[in-house]
Amino acid sequence: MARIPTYDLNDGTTLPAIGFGTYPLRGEDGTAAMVSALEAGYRMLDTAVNYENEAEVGEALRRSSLPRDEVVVASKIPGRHHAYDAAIASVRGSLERLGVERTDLHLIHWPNPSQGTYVEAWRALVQLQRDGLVRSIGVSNFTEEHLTRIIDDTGVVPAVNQVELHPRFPQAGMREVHARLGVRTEAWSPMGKRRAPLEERAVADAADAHGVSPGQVILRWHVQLGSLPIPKSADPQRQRENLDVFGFELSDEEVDAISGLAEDDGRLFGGDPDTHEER
Ligand SMILES: NC(=O)C1=CN([C@@H]2O[C@H](COP(=O)(O)OP(=O)(O)OC[C@H]3O[C@@H](n4cnc5c(N)ncnc54)[C@H](OP(=O)(O)O)[C@@H]3O)[C@@H](O)[C@H]2O)C=CC1
Ligand SMILES: O=C(O)C(=O)[C@@H](O)[C@H](O)C(=O)CO
Repeated sequence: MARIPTYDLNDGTTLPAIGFGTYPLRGEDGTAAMVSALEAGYRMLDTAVNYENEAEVGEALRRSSLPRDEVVVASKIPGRHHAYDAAIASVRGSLERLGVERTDLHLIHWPNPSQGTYVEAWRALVQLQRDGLVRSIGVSNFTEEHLTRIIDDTGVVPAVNQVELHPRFPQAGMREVHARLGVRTEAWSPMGKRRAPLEERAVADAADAHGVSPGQVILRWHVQLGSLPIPKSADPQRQRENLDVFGFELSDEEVDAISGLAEDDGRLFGGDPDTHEER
């Protein structure tokens, strides 16, 4: 099985260059899909309180028989748990459902700026990291303004910001912000989900040129942008295919052509972090 390269984080730890998205995998079929992903070689599972599948993630981990320290378990605090004590309780609840003593990455799922409490959730994550209940801490769907606010408040820079990022929404601006601050860019809906541009010329031509699938081209594009994608697939064959992106390289022109698929408002469901409210 090919080893997945790793990214260094600003807290001295590492993450695999590709992770596995677990939404909306649930129940016995969901657990089976996660076990199959671990068997395929994924070493990072992305879940969240709101996915209601943390128990399945924990079960898949145990069924895989992999050593605990070989798999990155990542979860997220929902909007309704932003207050300091609620955020601490949220992480403890995740640990219980996952059946682990520590998560390896814990994120604030959305900033919900109208609530005005994401700074409290960040203070809680900083404390939980000090207490050893979470390894790395980060955020999701934060803008530059939200990042600046939590960094100014605590002096702690998130290790990761998980943002919407795919060829129709390449996030050049946020990638620059992350590079400047030392935050790793993680990409949700990395294929573009139901709007995956699998048949667009830029993707299809590169797939033909390199003898790979369109999905592999999109994930390789992420790798070359320095983005950490977390594709979801319930299909064992596509799970394996999505990991097999380290044996070819796109040219600069191919990368630019795929970035050129950007649309003015390429977001999949209009999830603008300044206005989206996630419970
Ligand atoms: N932080 C946040 O706010 C958010 C985080 N997320 C996270 O990101 C993860 C991934 O995002 P998601 O929205 O699922 O979108 P993806 O871009 O990962 O797309 C998933 C879809 O693409 C299909 N697919 C996967 N691989 C291929 C391939 N090689 N060729 C063709 N089709 C393929 C899957 O079908 P099939 O299963 O049949 O293979 C599925 O329908 C989620 O699971 C979740 O963990 C998602 C949204 C928001
Ligand atoms: O899947 C996620 O992680 C999401 O954040 C989104 O699905 C979001 O929670 C949502 O509600 C989309 O309507």
